[in-house]
Amino acid sequence: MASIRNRPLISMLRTVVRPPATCRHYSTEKRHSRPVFTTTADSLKEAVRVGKSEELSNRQLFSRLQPDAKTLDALDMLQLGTEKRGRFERRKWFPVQRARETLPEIGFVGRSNVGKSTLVNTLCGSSAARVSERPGLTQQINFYTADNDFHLVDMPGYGFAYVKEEQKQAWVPLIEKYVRERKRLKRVMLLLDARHGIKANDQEFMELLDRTGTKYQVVMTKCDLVSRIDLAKRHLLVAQETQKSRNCIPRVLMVSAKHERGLNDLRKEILHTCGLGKKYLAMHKKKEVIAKAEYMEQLAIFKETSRPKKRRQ
Ligand SMILES: Nc1nc2c(ncn2[C@@H]2O[C@H](COP(=O)(O)OP(=O)(O)OP(=O)(O)O)[C@@H](O)[C@H]2O)c(=O)[nH]1
Ligand SMILES: [Mg+2]
Repeated sequence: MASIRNRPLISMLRTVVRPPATCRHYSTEKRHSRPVFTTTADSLKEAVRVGKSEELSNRQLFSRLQPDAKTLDALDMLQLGTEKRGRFERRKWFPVQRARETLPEIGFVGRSNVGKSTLVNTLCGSSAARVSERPGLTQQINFYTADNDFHLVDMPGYGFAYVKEEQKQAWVPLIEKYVRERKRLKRVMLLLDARHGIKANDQEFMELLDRTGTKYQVVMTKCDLVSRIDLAKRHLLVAQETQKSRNCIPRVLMVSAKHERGLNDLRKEILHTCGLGKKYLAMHKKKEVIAKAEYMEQLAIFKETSRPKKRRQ
C-alpha cells in the first residue's frame, strides 16, 4: 500500500488510496438540500446594499464593494496583491521527513488547478508533488510527511480537468470516503482561486464537509494574480458566504505559493490544529520576529518607491 521514494534531499511517503470497487458515483443532485450557503449574488447584494429595483450585474456589484481597512492593512503586511512588491526568498516551512503511520493529517482540497500541489510543495520546501498548468494532474491521494510530525495530504481536484469523465467521476467518492472515514484527518484546507472565489462545486463540497462534520478552513490561493483592492473585496465576500457553515473556521487565509506570501499564518494554523503549537512557536518565534522585521522593511521600501512622482512645472 505504501511505498517510500528516496529523493536526494527528502524522503517522502506516497500512499495511494484507490476508490473502493463499490463506491457510489458522484451525483450533482443536491443531497439533503438544506441551504447553508448564500450565493455570491446574494452576498454581493447584501454587502453593497442596493435597492431591490436596481438591476446590476455581479461585476458591477463587485466593483461597488467597500473592503475594510483592516483587511487592506493585512494585505500590505503580507505583501499580497498584483502591485509590485519587494523581493521574495525561498524558505523551507516544513522539512519533509520519514513517515509514521499514526500522525495527524491536514487535507488540501479544491477545484483542479487551484494550486493544491504547489502549496504542499512550498510548505515542504520541496518539489515532491507534481505540478502542472493543465487541470487534473493529481489523480490520487498523496501523503507528504512534514517535520516527522504530521502529514500534508494532497488530493485530486474537482471541477473541470483534462481527464476522462469516468476517471474524474471516481475522484469525488474517493475524496468523500477519505474525508468521511479518516480518523486522523484534523482539518481540511479548502483552497479557492482568489480570482474566482466560491463556485458551485465548491459549495457542494462545503455542504459535504458540513454533512460529515469535518472541520475545514478556506484558503485563497494565487493572491499574487489579483489586485490588492479586489483581493480585499473577494476576502469579504468569501468570509460572508461561509459564515453560515457550522464546520468552517471563520478565518479566511490568503496566500501566494509562488511568491511565498501569507504562508506563516497557514503554517501556524496547521501546527495549532495538529496540537504542535507550543513546541513550534517556541522554535520559530525568533524566525517570525526576523520575518516580521523583514516585511516591515520591504513594506517601507515599497511605499517609498510607489509614492507618486511630482510633475515638473
Ligand atoms: N501565480 C501563481 N500561480 C500559482 C500559484 N500556485 C499555483 N500556481 C500555478 O497554478 C497551476 C496549477 O497548480 P497545481 O499545484 O498543479 O494545482 P492543483 O490544484 O494541484 O491541480 P490538480 O492537481 O490538477 O488538481 C500551476 O501552473 C502553478 O504554477 C500561486 O500562488 N501563484
Ligand atoms: Mg495537484
